[in-house]
Amino acid sequence: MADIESSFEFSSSLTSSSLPPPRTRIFKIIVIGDSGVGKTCLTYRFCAGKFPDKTEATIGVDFREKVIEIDGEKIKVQLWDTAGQERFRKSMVQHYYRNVHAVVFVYDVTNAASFRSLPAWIEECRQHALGQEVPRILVGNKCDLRHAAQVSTDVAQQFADTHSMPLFETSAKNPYGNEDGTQNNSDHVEAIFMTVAHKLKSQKPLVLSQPPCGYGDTVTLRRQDQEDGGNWGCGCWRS
Ligand SMILES: Nc1nc2c(ncn2[C@@H]2O[C@H](COP(=O)(O)OP(=O)(O)OP(=O)(O)O)[C@@H](O)[C@H]2O)c(=O)[nH]1
Ligand SMILES: [Mg+2]
Repeated sequence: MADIESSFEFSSSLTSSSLPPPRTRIFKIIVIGDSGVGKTCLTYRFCAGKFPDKTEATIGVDFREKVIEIDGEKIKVQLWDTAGQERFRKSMVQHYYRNVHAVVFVYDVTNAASFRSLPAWIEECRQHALGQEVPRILVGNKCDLRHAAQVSTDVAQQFADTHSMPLFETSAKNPYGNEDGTQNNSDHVEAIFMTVAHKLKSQKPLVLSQPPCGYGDTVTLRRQDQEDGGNWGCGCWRS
């Protein structure tokens, strides 16, 4: 199984520092969709800046993180690259949806079945009580294979509009060109995730505070509003 524990260790190690409390905001963004649509490649492209040499079906979840700067503030984007295959995800599903800040739905523009699966992925979010306040975006991947496209932009846009999501079409492999050398005008992967981060930043999201509110070495995430006297609950990252 992918190492969910290492993420917790990472969080925990932050507490052992004697430095003043970090104020880094962390955004948890889950990336979901059918197996093979390119979730691993997209998250890798954003965090490592390139297309991976080789991928295998994700088992459970893989974490990728990137620190970005928006308006002078450093923000940690934590991408949860989930497994598309049912057998590799079933024991993990409840972890995916805990304390999620945004959801990225991915389909493969060359695979109509992956587009037809989207309502099922949306339903899974609903079943895990994901509120409407959690931003969602729709990403059509593999635009470098435009000649093999099975899902038109029009149809995808209609679906996105129906579900109040912005649509991005992109390629994790080749953001600017098609295999035949022509341009594909797709959105750049980096720009897509930055757009999500901008949206989250403007929503007063969770902040990492230290020490946490009475949980020993627990790292606790609190809403910015809480410190402003708001009524948000205290969501613990680890207990
Ligand atoms: N041409 C092209 N191939 C891509 C692109 N993105 C991913 N692929 C290929 O699609 C296959 C599946 O990619 P993954 O990123 O492993 O797919 P996944 O959604 O993570 O699959 P699961 O982990 O099983 O859920 C791999 O062979 C990738 O090389 C893309 O933008 N263009
Ligand atoms: Mg994967």
